[in-house]
Amino acid sequence: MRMEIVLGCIVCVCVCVMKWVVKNVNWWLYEKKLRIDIRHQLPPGDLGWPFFGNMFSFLRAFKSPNPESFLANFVNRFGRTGLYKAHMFGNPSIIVTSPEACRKVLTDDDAFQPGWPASTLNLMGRKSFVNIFDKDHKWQRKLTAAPVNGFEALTMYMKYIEENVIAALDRWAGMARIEFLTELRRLTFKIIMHIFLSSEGDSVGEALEKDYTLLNYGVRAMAINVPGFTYYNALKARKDLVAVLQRVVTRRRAERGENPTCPKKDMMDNLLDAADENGRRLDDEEIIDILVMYLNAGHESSGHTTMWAALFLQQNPHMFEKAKAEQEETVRNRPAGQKGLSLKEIRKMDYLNKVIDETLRVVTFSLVVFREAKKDVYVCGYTIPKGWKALVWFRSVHYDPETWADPKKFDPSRWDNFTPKAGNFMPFGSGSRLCPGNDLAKLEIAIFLHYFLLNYELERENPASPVMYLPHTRPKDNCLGRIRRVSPHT
Ligand code: HEM
Repeated sequence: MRMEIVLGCIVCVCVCVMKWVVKNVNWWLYEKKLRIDIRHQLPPGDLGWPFFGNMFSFLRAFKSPNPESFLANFVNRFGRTGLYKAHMFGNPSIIVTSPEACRKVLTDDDAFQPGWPASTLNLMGRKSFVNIFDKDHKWQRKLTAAPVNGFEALTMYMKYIEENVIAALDRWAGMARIEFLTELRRLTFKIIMHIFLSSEGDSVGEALEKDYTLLNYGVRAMAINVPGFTYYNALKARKDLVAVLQRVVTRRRAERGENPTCPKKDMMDNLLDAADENGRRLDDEEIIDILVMYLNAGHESSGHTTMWAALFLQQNPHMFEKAKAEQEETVRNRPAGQKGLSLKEIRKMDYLNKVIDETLRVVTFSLVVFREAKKDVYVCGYTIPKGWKALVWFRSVHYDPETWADPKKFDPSRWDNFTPKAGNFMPFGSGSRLCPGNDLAKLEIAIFLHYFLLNYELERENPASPVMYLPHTRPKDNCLGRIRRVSPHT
């Protein structure tokens, strides 16, 4: 009997020692290497388990109904310090949660550069914006951002967006049931395809659209490149996308080679002809990676956000009625002879713009973005060591109870006479990487809501369908239901 007790004690001590050793592997690997003064200035936190780091607790929280529990765990253990050390997506990281620290990281290009995990680079492309810096980034951004934003560009795309929204709603109303989110993603994909590859036929669009769904699921998955895993399927989808886009680039180069003066039809032609101040041109890989990234960024985000805006309104009848009344008034005040919406009208829609901002806040489509410290940087009382990742956690900024009372509640009226301080509302990021599609996205959402509110209603099949948070916030059933026409076209 005494022997058994002694053995039991030895096993217990061994297990405790083993656990202690395993829990400290990441400390030995990453923290011990740092200069002692830097080590003492690290924020509080926990580097988690070897190899997996804190990914199990991240995935557990984001696969539960309460994703906030992931950061709440840090706050409960270490206090509301705004920065926490962790080991995420394969790297030693500092999770940055306070608005002030997030803004500092995003706007200090001398100290930080993009630091996306290798899995994201593999999916988006090593020559896409997620992995280019400084002069190259500035040049390629200038080339691509102006044609998707600004008054002139938006006016040019407005008609196309409007026609397609009207046609899509009309078609859905004739269908017994639809996955509202899936259809909206198709619609926003058609729009971004029009901007980048308008002269390609629908078949190219359809081939690409299916692969994008798979690609996107891989973005926040564990990077396990084994058949059957999400990341493996996403990599395969990228290969297919690249093959389709390579065929397009090769054909267009040949066409433009034969006839160099033929007019540019879309962004692809702009990219093929572009040269920087030294005459450098983009190679095939650069053009393909720009397209892979833009076509992805340019439809998933607006598709999801549009669905949530419509859904939040549908779930709150008094808000729906208020938003609808504003749209009816817009139509009533329209000058005789004007057909369809104008940008001026959209800018005047006070309530609708609050609905859109509130949706962007509550949904926070980009929950986190990744940077890497180029040197040891002092941020809000702590040091982020050179080479470590800084994870700018937008979700915590948009759910900070000090700025947003009852933060989980969808409440457009919180925007009445309220302008958040810089850094407290950043759905499109900040600094040199600010989303170039921000105005286009808001325009798409506003045009959709205008026609939806005036003429339609959404009837969900499973109103209690659980919400998934990865890769992006969505109802598990993709918002299955019916679009019902309630009045003729206006
Ligand atoms: C509701 C819609 C959208 C949301 C919430 C959103 C959000 C964001 C955020 C937060 C970033 C910053 C990433 C970072 O700091 O690393 C970003 C970057 C980017 N977005 Fe968007 N976006 C939206 C729509 C669009 C659209 C419609 C386009 C295409 C026209 C687009 C293209 C891009 C690109 C290319 C970047 C990378 C910019 C760079 O690295 O310089 N986005 N977006």
